[in-house]
Amino acid sequence: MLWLDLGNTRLKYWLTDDIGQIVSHDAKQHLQAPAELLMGLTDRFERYAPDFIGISSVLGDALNAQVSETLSRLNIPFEFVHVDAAHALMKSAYNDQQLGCDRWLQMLGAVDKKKRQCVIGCGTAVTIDLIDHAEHLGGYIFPSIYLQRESLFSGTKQITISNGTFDSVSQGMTTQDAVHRGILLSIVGAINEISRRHPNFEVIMTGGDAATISQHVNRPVRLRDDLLLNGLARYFDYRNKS
Ligand SMILES: Nc1ncnc2c1ncn2[C@@H]1O[C@H](COP(=O)(O)OP(=O)(O)O)[C@@H](O)[C@H]1O
Ligand SMILES: CC(C)(COP(=O)(O)O)[C@@H](O)C(=O)NCCC(=O)O
Ligand SMILES: [K+]
Repeated sequence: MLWLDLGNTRLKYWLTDDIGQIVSHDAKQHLQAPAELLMGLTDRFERYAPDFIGISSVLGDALNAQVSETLSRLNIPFEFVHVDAAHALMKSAYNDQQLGCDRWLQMLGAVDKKKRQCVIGCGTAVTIDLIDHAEHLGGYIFPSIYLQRESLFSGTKQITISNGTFDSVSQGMTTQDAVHRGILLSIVGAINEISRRHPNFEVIMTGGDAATISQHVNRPVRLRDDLLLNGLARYFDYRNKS
């Protein structure tokens, strides 16, 4: 199988064998041209001859149509995931016309009906979702640390910071530190507050910035980089059974 995750910044793919083991995996920035990036990967994909392609995309109809066109050349059946708020594994009261497919799949990949869970996706946007015994209670969306820095850069005259590392949440004494620490604290502080309000929820983090952010969270965090893949596998597995 070939699994694709088209996020706002990166395209992730996983090739798996018949017992579900990952045989090849990568994550690449697509610079809003995912179809062109896929074109360059087709040789690699064909070598593994997957019999199906399952896709999560939050890139919208126009880019999805371009992706479809590229994939149709492979002559391998493919399908985009559609959010199902009444799924057997997890119910959700969130507006299902709006809920991002990657957010939903990350939750589907994590959900455990015996647990209370807080699933945090740290991608281009940071999403924080609460799940109570397989019932999605809703969540929050924040701009990532990078998007926050870009918005300060473009919305102010005197903040000209466009690089530097996010490594502390203590107060800063320079613009550079104040910007990075303030931004990191806005996300870490929100996570700490949400987990304070929901003390018996297991905190699970995934996505490109999960390691950077989790270090400063004052609760045990489970880092999982397989959530979306697991959600895709569960989604198509269930759909084939019904
Ligand atoms: N300027 C930037 N804007 C957004 N993300 C950036 C930027 N620079 C680097 N990144 C990295 O891009 C990665 C995006 O993570 P990922 O989980 O793949 O997100 P998405 O699913 O939204 O594409 C993060 O690791 C982040 O650190
Ligand atoms: C919240 C997101 C932007 C996160 O995307 P990502 O950071 O993974 O690229 C995406 O899931 C999305 O576009 N969601 C639609 C809005 C919603 O979930 O309500
Ligand atoms: K993502």
